[in-house]
Amino acid sequence: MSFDGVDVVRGLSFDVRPGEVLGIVGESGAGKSLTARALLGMVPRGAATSGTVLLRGSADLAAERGRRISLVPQDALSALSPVHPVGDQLAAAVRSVRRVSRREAAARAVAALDRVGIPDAARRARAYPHEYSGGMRQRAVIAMATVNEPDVVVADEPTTALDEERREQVLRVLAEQREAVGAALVLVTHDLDVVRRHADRVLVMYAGRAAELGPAGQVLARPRAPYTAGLLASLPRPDGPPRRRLPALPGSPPAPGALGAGCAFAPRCPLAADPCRTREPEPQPLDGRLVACHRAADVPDPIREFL
Ligand SMILES: Nc1ncnc2c1ncn2[C@@H]1O[C@H](COP(=O)(O)OP(=O)(O)OP(=O)(O)O)[C@@H](O)[C@H]1O
Repeated sequence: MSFDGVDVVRGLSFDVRPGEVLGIVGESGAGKSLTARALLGMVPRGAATSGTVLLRGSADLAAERGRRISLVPQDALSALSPVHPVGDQLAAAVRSVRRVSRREAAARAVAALDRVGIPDAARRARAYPHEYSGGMRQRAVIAMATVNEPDVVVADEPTTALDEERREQVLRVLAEQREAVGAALVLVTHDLDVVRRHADRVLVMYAGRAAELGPAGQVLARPRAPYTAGLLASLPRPDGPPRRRLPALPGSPPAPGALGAGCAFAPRCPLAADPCRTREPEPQPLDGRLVACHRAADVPDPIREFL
């Protein structure tokens, strides 16, 4: 995907398997949201794209949206209409894919709200989004995204707008609903702990590309891309003070358009050597995953040595 000739997501290729949870992680600006939206065929105005997204072999994503693939966005208000009761919106979503009576659709809407833990769902179904709390709204959006039992749910930082306690609740509800309908989940987050707890596989993105892609447990236990190792080494320790920056990774990601010929991470990478500055590494299989790094074999274990 590019804007005015500047690539913001590049050379990315991955699959999402039935029923799995794929975490997409990386710093702000890595291209996570654009990738998530591309999966749904939702391309921002002004973006030029190349490449293909296939959903069980079909490239007609617009036709599948809301039916076999759905979105839980960062901001629930953007997903809900302010002028219709929440239950009516869910019922309309049901009727957009199933030929059921209004009454049946309304009953399904209430059941869906009940499943995501909205108290007194029959009454709440008649309320408007602004009458819901932030956590309730996000749960209603999860109900909306799962009510038609899609194959894939894409959640783009679904808990950003919430406080710590609500975040946990909403992630739990999302995991439960995903499991109940048997959907795969693509979970965009900048939080490696969320990946650790929820994802089967993880795609680590840096500067619009894949740095590392593989089983979440293995990647987090023994990262092979220096960028993943640096992200992990930067995680706040439970007993330490909160951190705003990534102490193990000085500097910040390059601006799109400011990329040189070499690896985009080389200027921040303690392992960078000659080829890293001249040639961008392609993802290669290593240790049960794909890693885009010339020095992948030299990433120390344990990662503490990386600090
Ligand atoms: N509509 C747009 N026009 C131009 N550039 C854009 C547009 N949307 C995103 N970008 C740029 O594309 C890059 C990737 O954006 P994206 O939102 O996918 O990042 P992200 O990894 O999701 O970050 P965040 O965690 O901050 O949401 C960023 O550098 C961003 O500035």
